[in-house]
Amino acid sequence: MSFLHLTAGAERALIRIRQNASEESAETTLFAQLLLGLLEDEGHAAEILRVAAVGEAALQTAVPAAAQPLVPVLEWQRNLVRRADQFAIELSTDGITGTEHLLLAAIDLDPYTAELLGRFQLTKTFLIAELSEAPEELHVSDAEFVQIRPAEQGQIEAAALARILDASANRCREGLRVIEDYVRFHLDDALLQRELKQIRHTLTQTLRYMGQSQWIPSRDSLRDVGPLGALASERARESLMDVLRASFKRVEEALRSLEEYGKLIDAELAVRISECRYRIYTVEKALETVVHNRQRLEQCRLYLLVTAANCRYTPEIVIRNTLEKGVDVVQIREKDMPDRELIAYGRKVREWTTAARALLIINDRPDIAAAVGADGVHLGQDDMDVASARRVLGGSGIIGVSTHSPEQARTALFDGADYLGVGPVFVSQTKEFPELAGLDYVQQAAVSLTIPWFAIGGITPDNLREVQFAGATRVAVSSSICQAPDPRGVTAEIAGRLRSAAEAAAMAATRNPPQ
Ligand SMILES: Cc1ncc(COP(=O)(O)OP(=O)(O)O)c(N)n1
Ligand SMILES: Cc1nc(C(=O)O)sc1CCOP(=O)(O)O
Ligand SMILES: [Mg+2]
Repeated sequence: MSFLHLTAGAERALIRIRQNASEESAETTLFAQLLLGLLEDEGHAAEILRVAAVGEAALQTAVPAAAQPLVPVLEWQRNLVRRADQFAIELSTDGITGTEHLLLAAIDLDPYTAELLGRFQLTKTFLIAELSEAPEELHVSDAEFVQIRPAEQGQIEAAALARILDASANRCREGLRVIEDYVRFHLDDALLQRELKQIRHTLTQTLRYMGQSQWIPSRDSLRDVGPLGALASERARESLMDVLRASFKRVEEALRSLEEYGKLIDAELAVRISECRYRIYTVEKALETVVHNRQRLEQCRLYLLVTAANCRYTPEIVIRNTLEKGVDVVQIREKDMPDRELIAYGRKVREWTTAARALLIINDRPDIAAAVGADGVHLGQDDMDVASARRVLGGSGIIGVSTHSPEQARTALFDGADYLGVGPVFVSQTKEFPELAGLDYVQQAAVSLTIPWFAIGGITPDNLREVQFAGATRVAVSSSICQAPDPRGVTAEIAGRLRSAAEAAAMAATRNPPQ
């Protein structure tokens, strides 16, 4: 996410805090450090603080004398970014999260910050008003603004048309709102949120140009049989996904209606509606895949890459033993194995992973993944692209992509990757790299990505703590397990530490639930 929607200034502010803080800090100290960092930087927040005459001296007073309980820095930062993201999505037209949104989130989350900045008239209400940007106008001239002309169409037909359009516009708006709520509160996916917001804006503008304000007088809810005539199937919903699917159908039908009846008003505007409908289909498809694969990857923390030539024991011994001790994903990474041998081996690993309820991923080859019934494929920057792999693998296959920089992560996300490899973090015994992405890249991923990602490259029990402190909650490992004299022991140690950290984070999240 940060790669998609944090400005460089906002990213710098967050990374600076992580570099200076220990694993746990008093919350108010963190907010005070944030404000000082924002003031020092050249960003929008610094400008706001300077205009309001908030100086460094005033910010130093933000730390109260009373002792404060310590909070995990990583969790604190995630909450801050989530809140800032929401402000960016709601207030700005591009949805990019800047230092100004971090400032607003700090005021919203921390009473001390709110009180301190309130003394300078920097309140939440003031900043929201200050930062709200009007949505972009569609490029439609006033001359194109459409009027329903009763004289030409006949009074009765014009009123009926207005009622149909009005009802469809309302259905569409309501359905979109339900979908947006799911994406915001359940998926927490800023990319999809922004796409939905943009569709909503395009639609609002198009309907305005179609003469929406003239439809309302024709509204006659009592005569509209829709609400009373709703079928039982319309009323019963069994899961969030059920609600989501029904809302997509509702929006798509409403858009279809707007498009068809809209042709009676203006053919070009009807084309814009049909474009919105196609964008909704794309979001629907993306959401189905994201939800399905996210569920499958959600609980996966330890990912093992197995190359037979790099294993101290046979792959069977390594895989079966480590599956027992906490490996959640096995990747078969064989570069030179003949296809038939690879397929036979893949099918055996499929059986072992299925029995252990673990995922099986094939490196580089979507065709082999499909042939052995693997859960997915892993692709590097020089391998097949995500869209082509999805064609080979089918819609629900998991696709992972190796990334070595924020730019590559951004591209992989837009391409539709289900998870990312984030590395190389350290020097690897398995593969040589021209340069390391290092812990900096792990930190950037930690404050920004909401899809699952695995830190990778030279990770061992000895350096795991550093990787976790940089924000990784999932790791992918090869040599430190495959070459170990005791692969079971190393697996148990890494898996246990990842599990403990996840449990601690879950506890912290229940104490401080996202809003
Ligand atoms: C989980 C995971 N992350 C990264 C990689 C590396 O993929 P790639 O860059 O394509 O290199 P090879 O593994 O194919 O040599 C990976 N395999 N798994
Ligand atoms: C194959 C590979 N790709 C990486 C990346 O950063 O993309 S790191 C890596 C090697 C992972 O093995 P080990 O745990 O032995 O270092
Ligand atoms: Mg590869």
